[in-house]
Amino acid sequence: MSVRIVDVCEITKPISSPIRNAYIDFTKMTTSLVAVVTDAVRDGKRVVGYGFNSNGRYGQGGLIRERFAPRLKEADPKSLLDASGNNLDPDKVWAAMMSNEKPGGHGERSVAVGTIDMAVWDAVAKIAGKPLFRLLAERHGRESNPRVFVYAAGGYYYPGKDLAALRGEMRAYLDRGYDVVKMKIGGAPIAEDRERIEAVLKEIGKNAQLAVDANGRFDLETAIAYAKMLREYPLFWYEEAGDPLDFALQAALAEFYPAAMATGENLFSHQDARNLIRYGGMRPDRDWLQFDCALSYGLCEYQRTLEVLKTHGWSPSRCIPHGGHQMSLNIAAGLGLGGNESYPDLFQPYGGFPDGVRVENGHITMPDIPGIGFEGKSDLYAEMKALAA
Ligand SMILES: O=C([O-])CC(=O)C(=O)O
Ligand SMILES: [Mg+2]
Repeated sequence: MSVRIVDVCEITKPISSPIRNAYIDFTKMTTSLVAVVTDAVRDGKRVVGYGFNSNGRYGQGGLIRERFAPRLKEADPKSLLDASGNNLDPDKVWAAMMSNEKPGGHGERSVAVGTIDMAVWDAVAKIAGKPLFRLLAERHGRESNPRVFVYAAGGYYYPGKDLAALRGEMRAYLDRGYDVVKMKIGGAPIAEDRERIEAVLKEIGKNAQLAVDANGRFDLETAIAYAKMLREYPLFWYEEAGDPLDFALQAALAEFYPAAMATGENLFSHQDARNLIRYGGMRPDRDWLQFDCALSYGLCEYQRTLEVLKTHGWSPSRCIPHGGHQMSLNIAAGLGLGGNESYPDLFQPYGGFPDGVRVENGHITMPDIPGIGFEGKSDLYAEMKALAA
């Protein structure tokens, strides 16, 4: 029984809100929702894989419709199969999408390919009848660990939001079981950001930790000024101080900031990740890498990124991806990442966990749902089913 991709559907959906980080607001933010429809049947139903891109980059309908979906539909179906002939081979599907694409320039298409790749892996795990994290662990000859660290990302700038509202937001995350929270910096003068940080630290007390995220806003001087202010506090990490591609800035910052730093959410290929590791001065004993497969060519590429990290002496446990989606939860549980981001109040219904999954002591436990687990999240699955079922 061979498997064919019979359709690739895309719809661009709003994930807008009035929030703002140091670089952009989200008033016009969108995401591409994709369905990869196969002719495989499991439990009496046609297998459809689903995917979507993370917040921060916009929907990719144009690229998907013009280049990537047609390549999959035009490919010889047999050329996309694994050795058994009974399932798709995600790497062959990836190669078909990337035919006639020159190297480099990764920002232009990595989101479109990553979104379809998510749907392909969802279909592959469903055809195999397993949760993706278990399939991944098996393929890599390792034990999966369904218990995954998650932190609560928020703390955005928002019209009219005062310190009491910021504290209330963070308190609500702790009440929901998180013990690491994240807030934005760099969108206000440094003295005001210091007050915001002190207010949050007072609110969360000693049993929780705070990470801060500058979203690539700072030049070197400002990044250093912030480093000197931030190092007075016991922060979980100092994220994306400067431009994501300014590796010299990142490397220089280590002299001023001995504690943990994080970056990588805006690097979209294993080549870019390798440059960060080679030239960015990141420290494998304390820093964190945030590459997000949904923005960076998907899990096929993310596995190459993990290989790059390995050859440079980095453990997958130093990776905590950006994006807050279930795909990265599966990669974390299957391949031993350090955890995953989550946005308890934002970007719904795309982010978050299957219904009934609770955060306890900063961790969730993955349920056993075939595929990525989207069918377990009713509000999200309703949108997916409406696209293709
Ligand atoms: O505000 C954003 O663009 C999202 C972000 O950086 C994060 O979640 O780390
Ligand atoms: Mg960030």
